[in-house]
Amino acid sequence: MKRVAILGPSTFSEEATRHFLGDSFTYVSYKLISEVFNATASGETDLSVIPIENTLEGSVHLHVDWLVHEVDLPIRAEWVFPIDMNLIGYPSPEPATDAANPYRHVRKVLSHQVVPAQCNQFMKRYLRDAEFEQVSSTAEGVRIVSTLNDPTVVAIGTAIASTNYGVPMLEREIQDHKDNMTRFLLVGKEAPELASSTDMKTTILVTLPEDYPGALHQVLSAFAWRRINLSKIESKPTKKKLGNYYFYIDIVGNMDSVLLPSAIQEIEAIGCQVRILGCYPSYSYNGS
Ligand SMILES: O=C(O)C(=O)Cc1ccccc1
Repeated sequence: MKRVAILGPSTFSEEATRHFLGDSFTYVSYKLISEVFNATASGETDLSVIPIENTLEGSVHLHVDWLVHEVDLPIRAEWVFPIDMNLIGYPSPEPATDAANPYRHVRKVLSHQVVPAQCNQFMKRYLRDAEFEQVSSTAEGVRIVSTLNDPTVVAIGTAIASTNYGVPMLEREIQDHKDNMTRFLLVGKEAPELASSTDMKTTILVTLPEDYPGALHQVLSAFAWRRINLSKIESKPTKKKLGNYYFYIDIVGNMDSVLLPSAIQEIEAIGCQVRILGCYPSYSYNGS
């Protein structure tokens, strides 16, 4: 069985991956996202799962940076999964001092860095005086809370982490929007066997030539006149020189088609550097 590295255990990554890949893979949990990437880069695992983007927060920049700068692992699949955030901790033994806010006593909230933006309204209303402390995963926050037995320290994480670490669920679904979706990427040196999908995507990185006015316009028009749909374009610093950017572009379509390779050739002809991060099936959540 192929081995898949995930941030875990008991994380949103694990929930989302089990839903999409099922039991035909062996899951190996790592505490840090750098370890998740390195596991596959070093050959310890065949594939890695990376949370890459969220409805409310946008791209997880740290993870995009790793994918682009630190490893050479092609994207093999993507899927979108709904994320329900839960408040997890020990209830206060004291009666609440503020009838309108049962969490007034909370001093510290532990979770993954992408979580506060997804629970902004709840946190503003109930946890305004609490300090947020970033930990390596939502499950790590719940684990730490389980070791403290202190009602003033809570975590935001998965229902399964609450069960597995034996820390009570205080409040379910505290995310701002019911449709809080996260996009996950599966990366690895070899393409795994997956269910076929009618939706294919290609992700490329484009670096523009410095002395070519209107280069971005030319890049976009190479796609536009061929009626190739782009689902995302984001500029990111090259990290080599201040003010130098590359573009991270998600394209709807497959490299097998004639149109896409010819668009890429046209972009290269004006002096752009193009790196293909992957051409892969895209799966959307069907609610089951
Ligand atoms: O920490 C986790 O549970 C993760 O898998 C990362 C994450 C955090 C929040 C939303 C989606 C993924």
